[in-house]
Amino acid sequence: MPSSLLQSAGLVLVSCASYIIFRSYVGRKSHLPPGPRGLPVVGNLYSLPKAYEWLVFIEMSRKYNSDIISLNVMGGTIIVLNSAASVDALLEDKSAIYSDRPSSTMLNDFVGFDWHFVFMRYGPRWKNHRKAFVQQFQPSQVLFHRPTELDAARVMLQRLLESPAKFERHLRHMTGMVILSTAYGIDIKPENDPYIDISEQAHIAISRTAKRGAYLVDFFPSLKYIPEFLPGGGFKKEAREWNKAVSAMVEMPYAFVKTSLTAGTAKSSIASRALEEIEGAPDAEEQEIVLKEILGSCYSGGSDTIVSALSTFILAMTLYPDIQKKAQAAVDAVVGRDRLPDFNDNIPYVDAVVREVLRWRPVLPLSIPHAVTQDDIYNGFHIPAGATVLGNSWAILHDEAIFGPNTDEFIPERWLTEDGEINTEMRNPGVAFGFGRRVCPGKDMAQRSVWICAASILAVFNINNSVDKNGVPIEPSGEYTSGVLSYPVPHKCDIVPRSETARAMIRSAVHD
Ligand code: HEM
Repeated sequence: MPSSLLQSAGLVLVSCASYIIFRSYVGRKSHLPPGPRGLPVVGNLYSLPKAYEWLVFIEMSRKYNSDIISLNVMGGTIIVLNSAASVDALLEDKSAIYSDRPSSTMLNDFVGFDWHFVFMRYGPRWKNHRKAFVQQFQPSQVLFHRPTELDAARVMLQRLLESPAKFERHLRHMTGMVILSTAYGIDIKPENDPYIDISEQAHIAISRTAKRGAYLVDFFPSLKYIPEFLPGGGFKKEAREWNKAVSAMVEMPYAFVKTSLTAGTAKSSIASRALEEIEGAPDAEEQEIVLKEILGSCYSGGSDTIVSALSTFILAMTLYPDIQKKAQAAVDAVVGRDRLPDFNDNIPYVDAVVREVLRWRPVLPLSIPHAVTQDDIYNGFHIPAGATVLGNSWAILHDEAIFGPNTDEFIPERWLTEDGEINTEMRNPGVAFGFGRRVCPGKDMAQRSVWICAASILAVFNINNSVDKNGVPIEPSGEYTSGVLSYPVPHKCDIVPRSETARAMIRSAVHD
């Protein structure tokens, strides 16, 4: 091996070791929130919870009798906020200093997600992207989005009628249709759509690389100089493979809009309308880059999250048949039995079901990690600048002092007054969408899509337990996957039309 290579590898190792020793020394001196004792140098690296971290963190809070706990991983501090009080005091009230993201060398620099503003560091570039995104999703734009959302819900009903056992695939198709059509004017294919396939591959890259502790290069960015063929450099090869899907995810649909605009075949979409406005502006080139990147972020941020929420809806309706009946009665009372629901229908019980879906099994139980940019103090505890800060949405959404008893049960009534209206005095399930300046900018669209799909399914289908060959009902386990994004473990259920009228309505509904 050439001596220059040996020298640079040695330099990297020495700088890593000094960094760890320095950080552990500084960490010991400050009065951090309580947490499990770590090993010298690596801290809690090997004792970080491997699964369902949100539940383990709640246990830690009980053990240390503190709503805020801390862990140390390779000298870096992780702060976990397990109560509404701590989240409100820091992530909401001090959002100006708690809105950064932890640096992620693997995800951003190697896998290539640096265009994704979910992962962008807080600063002018993020602000630019966020502003452009919010403009496209403000209330005045809703009228552009609703027809597609309604169409997609109705196509989903048709697909459920044709092949109910594949309901998860139909939910994915529905969200793909909403987002790709709204953002780019793309009509997706019924099966094997190339845009959806690419997004699925890119999301595998997120789930493998976004987890803190998965790659050493996230703790020691200087490891990025290790050549790929040396031990420890293998992450570069993995990243290169994922990078193809990640860059196709942002480039492919955008290229489609540009081509169809030139050909005069483009459908109205966020992209087509924005490109018309940008044309001729002195900074058109910069604006176009931002546009391309926010559309990619929308596509990536919106698809899996809505699929997870709707899968929870199907699971809850299977596990709680009495609630399903009440929800159907509420839909029938407003809509009747001879048409499908639309956005003008006011059905508070369905609103309550959607809130309960988001609360009962939050899609991102630990939200997305924030980072703090300045030293801070909370309840006498030191929070060091640069610490990763996790808001435990699950802990808040399951807090019985806020949401009433039996928070592990699916009870839509907790959201309603005695008159059956939404109780506006209750804290809403907003923490399911994150915190402060980084709160999900797609939350209105998400809630609308989940609402119209839930109301439409309730109007025309019964969701029952499947039965085995002896006719014995198979109750779903109710288990969830662990990870940044959590889904119900795939389960079986029978989705059957409520009547022949319902069947006929579904068949004739699309594009009516
Ligand atoms: C049920 C569906 C959804 C849930 C539960 C959800 C939840 C979240 C959460 C928890 C965050 C992190 C907030 C934080 O850091 O504090 C987030 C961020 C984000 N979401 Fe959503 N989301 C959903 C749907 C959508 C949709 C439909 C879109 C796009 C149209 C979208 C786009 C984004 C973007 C771009 C961010 C990054 C914001 C930033 O970093 O400034 N999300 N979402």
